[in-house]
Amino acid sequence: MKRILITGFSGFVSEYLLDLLNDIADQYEVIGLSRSYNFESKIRKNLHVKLVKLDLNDKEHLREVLYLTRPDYIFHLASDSSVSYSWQKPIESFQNNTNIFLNLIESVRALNTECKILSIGSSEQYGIVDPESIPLTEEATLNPISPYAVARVSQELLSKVYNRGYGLDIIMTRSFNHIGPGQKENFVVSSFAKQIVAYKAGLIPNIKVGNLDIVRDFLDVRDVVKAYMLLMQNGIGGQVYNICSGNGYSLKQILHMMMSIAGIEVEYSIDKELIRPSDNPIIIGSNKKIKDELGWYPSYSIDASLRDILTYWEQRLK
Ligand SMILES: Nc1nc2c(ncn2[C@@H]2O[C@H](COP(=O)(O)OP(=O)(O)O[C@H]3O[C@H](CO)[C@@H](O)[C@H](O)[C@@H]3O)[C@@H](O)[C@H]2O)c(=O)[nH]1
Repeated sequence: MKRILITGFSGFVSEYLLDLLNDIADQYEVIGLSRSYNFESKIRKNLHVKLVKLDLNDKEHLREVLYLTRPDYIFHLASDSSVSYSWQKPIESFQNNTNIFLNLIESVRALNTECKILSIGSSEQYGIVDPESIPLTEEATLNPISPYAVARVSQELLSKVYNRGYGLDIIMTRSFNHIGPGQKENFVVSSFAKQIVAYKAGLIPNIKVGNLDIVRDFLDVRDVVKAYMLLMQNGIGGQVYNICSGNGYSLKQILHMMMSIAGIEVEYSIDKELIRPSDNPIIIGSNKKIKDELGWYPSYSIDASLRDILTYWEQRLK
């Protein structure tokens, strides 16, 4: 029986990781860490889950929990994941991305705990890219352009330092935009879906959007967690893996696909508040490395994901 510790336990991704673990529950025991007490939805039928309320900024508490639980695997999902928030609160973004990660790996090092750590990074690390380098492989130059992205690059560099310097078994991801039912509405696809459903129900007169020319590589969260599990089981420490679909869509295309699924034409207007000080016009990844090395492949089409997200909001707004 392996012990799995999950940080960011009350978040969106953890929900789906737990579903996946629940299907293979006899092999795992889970320790979930979260700042909040939003734990009710985290109970799974087959899975033995222990919950700990903890702020990863609290080094002493973190070290104590690691000492007591001695996990085999750590899925480090905790993050202040909003790029837009990082422009408003850059210090907090660093604190709750880079610093909490450093607290974690420093505790693992100090306790000499034998464990495998999955360090989640972001496609934002690539920043403004040369169009010729698309689809982006893991070798592409990193040119981060938001405080959040710099915090994630720092996290990755620290992972490499602790891997090389202290032999910590850390696998790194650069995860591209996730989508799926239950994602917070401050992310673009969830925001569009919620508004389309509300518009259709006559609750709002039009929908607000940001820059629709932006192109992103969206991947369903259910495919994301499948990749995370494979990486934990078979990934190589010190290596970085893109987690992406390999397909790019402009936000205008996404909006139109959603309108077509919902069977409605929606009036939309640009909200200046949703435009960022700077933004990467296009990010599309190559998933060749994880496919070739681990046999991962995405199962959800963009259409299937968008349908499920619209259905989720239809049920929520009933
Ligand atoms: N949120 C939002 N974004 C919009 C909108 N219209 C256009 N956008 C653009 O849509 C893109 C995606 O924005 P988000 O969904 O807010 O996500 P993100 O900033 O890319 O960050 C997410 O993905 C990263 C991976 O690329 C993650 O690392 C990060 O934590 C987060 O999950 C951005 O370029 C943003 O400017 C809108 O109405 N709302």
